[in-house]
Amino acid sequence: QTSKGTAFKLVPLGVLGGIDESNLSAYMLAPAGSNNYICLDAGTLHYGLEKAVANKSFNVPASTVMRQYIKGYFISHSHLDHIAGLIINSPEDSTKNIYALNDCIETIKTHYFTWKSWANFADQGETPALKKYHYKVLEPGAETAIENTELKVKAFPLSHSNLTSTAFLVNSNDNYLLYLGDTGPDEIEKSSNMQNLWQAIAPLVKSKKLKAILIEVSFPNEQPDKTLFGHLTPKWLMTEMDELASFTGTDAIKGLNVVVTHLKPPVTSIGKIKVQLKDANKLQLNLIYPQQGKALNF
Ligand SMILES: Nc1ncnc2c1ncn2[C@@H]1O[C@@H]2COP(=O)(O)O[C@H]2[C@H]1O
Repeated sequence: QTSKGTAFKLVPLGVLGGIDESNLSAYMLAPAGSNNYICLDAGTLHYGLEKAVANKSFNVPASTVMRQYIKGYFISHSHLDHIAGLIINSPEDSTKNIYALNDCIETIKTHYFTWKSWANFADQGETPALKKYHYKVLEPGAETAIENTELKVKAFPLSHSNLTSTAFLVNSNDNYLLYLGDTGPDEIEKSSNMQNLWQAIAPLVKSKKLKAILIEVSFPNEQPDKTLFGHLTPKWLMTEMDELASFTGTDAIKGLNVVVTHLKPPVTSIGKIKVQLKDANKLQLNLIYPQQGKALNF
């Protein structure tokens, strides 16, 4: 893809769910032509940054990308596969904000940046607080301007089994990208969070201002509903996309960029997910499988 006429540059630092700790959810996002990135989840940082530099997604060293290009972290929920990279890399990082819904900030404060789990690099919680990171609690539905970037972000709650997870709607000069953290389908989660999200973004799909959706598909269809643990399968993703289409009409959703995240190993499962999604793609979504370190332009 070229960067011409595009609104966003997305650099995946980690793309999978599950057990491979070198490749867990983390996506750098900036307006096209800018080096002012946010990082959506931070499961894997170091290894992903090294790969991104090797792939020429950046032309400065990995440590410079982390310290100078990443202006803030957006953590969808507190599971380790979405935040371990931030914690592990914190001794080498620069001062910046951590943005999340209140529940998630509280867990980071009381479980991770504590003096028994690690060092408290944040500005609240156990003393002494080293004050490298500033917690910024997001209010659901309120658009927040992100310091040191040209971006604004609105958070929406998602239901992920026992946890509240988060979708981040990123606004760059009236172009939008939607990132979803882990989520189960409304029907299984007994929730209306997905429906509310689809309703909120439908006008942006219709007006073609929404450039891409990043959404998880963790398991193939063979995974029983009772062991989804708050995740989607190809079948359930398409159920949710049908729900979105009920608000936009099927014409507007055709060709929408859908970046499929959080596929869980083993590779046989990942292969099945891809085949099942292709077979179920009646809406003609543009399904994209991100690769660690390889930039995507939207
Ligand atoms: N009730 C459960 N029984 C077994 N494993 C679980 C249960 N709930 C969560 N998990 C696992 O814990 C993991 C946490 O991250 P994930 O949600 O990606 O995937 C989850 C499952 O692999």
